Amino acid sequence: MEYDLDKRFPLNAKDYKLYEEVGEGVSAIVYRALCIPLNEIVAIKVLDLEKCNNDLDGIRREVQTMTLIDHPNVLRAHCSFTADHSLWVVMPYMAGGSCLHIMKSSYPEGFEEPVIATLLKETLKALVYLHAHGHIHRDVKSGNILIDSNGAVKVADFGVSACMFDAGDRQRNRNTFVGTPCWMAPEVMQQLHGYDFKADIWSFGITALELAHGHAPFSKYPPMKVLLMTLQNAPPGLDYERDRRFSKSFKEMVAACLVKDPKKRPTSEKLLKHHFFKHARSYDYLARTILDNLAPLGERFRVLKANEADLLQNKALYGDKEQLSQQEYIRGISAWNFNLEDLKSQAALIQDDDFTTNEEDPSGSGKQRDSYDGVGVPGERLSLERANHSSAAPSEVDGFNDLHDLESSLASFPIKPLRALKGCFDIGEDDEAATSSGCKDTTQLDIEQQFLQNTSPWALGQETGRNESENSGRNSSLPRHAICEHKKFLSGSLIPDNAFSPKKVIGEGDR
Ligand SMILES: Nc1ncnc2c1ncn2[C@@H]1O[C@H](COP(=O)(O)OP(=O)(O)OP(=O)(O)O)[C@@H](O)[C@H]1O
Repeated sequence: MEYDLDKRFPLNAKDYKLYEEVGEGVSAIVYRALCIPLNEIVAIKVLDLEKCNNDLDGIRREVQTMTLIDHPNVLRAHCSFTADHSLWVVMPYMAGGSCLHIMKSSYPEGFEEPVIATLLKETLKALVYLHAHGHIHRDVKSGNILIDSNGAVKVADFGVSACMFDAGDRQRNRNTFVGTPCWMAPEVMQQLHGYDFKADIWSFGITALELAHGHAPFSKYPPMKVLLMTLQNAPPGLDYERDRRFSKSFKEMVAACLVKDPKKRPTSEKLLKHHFFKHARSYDYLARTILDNLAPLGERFRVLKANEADLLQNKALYGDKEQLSQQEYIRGISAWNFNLEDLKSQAALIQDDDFTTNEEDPSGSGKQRDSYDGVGVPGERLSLERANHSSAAPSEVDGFNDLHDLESSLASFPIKPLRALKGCFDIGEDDEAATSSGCKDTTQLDIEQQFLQNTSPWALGQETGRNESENSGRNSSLPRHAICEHKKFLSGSLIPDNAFSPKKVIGEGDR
């Protein structure tokens, strides 16, 4: 048994001594700490309940999931309790930190294949367990794969996990838009038929690419572009010159996960039998290879934070909004940019070269894969799925699916995701109806676009430092609670705090 059930972790903050910060999430800070009575080093995630916008259901479920699960590859909480205005979740300390942090500090170009196979196999074992117990993780990414000092791998962060056996409200939440865009499966974005545990398999495939390259595909782009590219382009893969170092079995495993049709993706159990995982090694191999010579976690985290601050400063100086996306990527989280004008101006800034040299954008390189053919040698794929597009042939000039024609791209963008996005901002069906009735002459798309423009971080003037009055006209059409929600998103999360109980979050007072 991995956990000593007799060991009782105290439920009082006084019994813990907080040391340095080792991680930061949307509404939580993670500390290395000492459990004084047990003389044991632990990690404590301190969630600011005030920042959580009353999403106590979601938090309660995360903690519940974290304490009930029992698998060596899933991070289990020792205990949790409230202290002042925060919730403390006491967990085993994972001294290696997340794979994302390890890559950012020591392997910016990604890991070697045996390391990747080992990390992915352990992660997949966790997914097999979670899926067998009815859980969809919904946020599989290298930032949520943690390693302890012995090289043991555990999947963390159940903040957005969902239970497939839930009915009613929570079942409806599986039709909600959660996750982090680069890792998000197309069906989660599309919101047409809901989604199931196969969404985790897509994110797992993206995580494989992330571990291979040091970053997820499209990570340099703002979330809205990521969304469009994921929906319109062929799935990313290990198809390029730089990927020659990887084995055929690795490429096939990734291709099997990154099939747009979820039905054609393997289950986690079946995937675990893929011959790629035969290359996996033991824990101590990870400890010897990637953990050796690493600075202590707190120190690495401090350096990453300093880099992040530099990026932000550059962004302020040069107004480069793509850097925001980069900065969010460093933190392992993401935010949204829905401003069409802004996206267009970004598109205009991108040189044609960006596309011809961007290996992650199959349409730009002219190298394309058939998104529906499932497993196979990627080089054999010929056609690019341009699902929402005209029949115009792709050209190098038009970059990733005609960014200069982004508006028309958005016009053909399925309406449902936009509705789902409204859900993220607490606009329920009632509110939607109210909005529509107030603009009877406006087309649905106009409403969507108006909404998107109004909710842009830059439209809100938050990031640019524009004064409030400059934006007040534009903001006035936006419900106040939506503005508040959006501001919170700027702190970095796509995942709405109300992801699990969308309507509850709006208190009567707020209305
Ligand atoms: N048990 C742990 N030991 C060591 N580091 C940890 C531990 N738990 C979390 N961390 C670090 O803290 C970071 C943030 O934690 P976590 O992901 O749980 O917060 P979050 O608010 O749910 O984040 P997000 O939703 O943005 O991914 C992790 O990416 C990881 O680097």
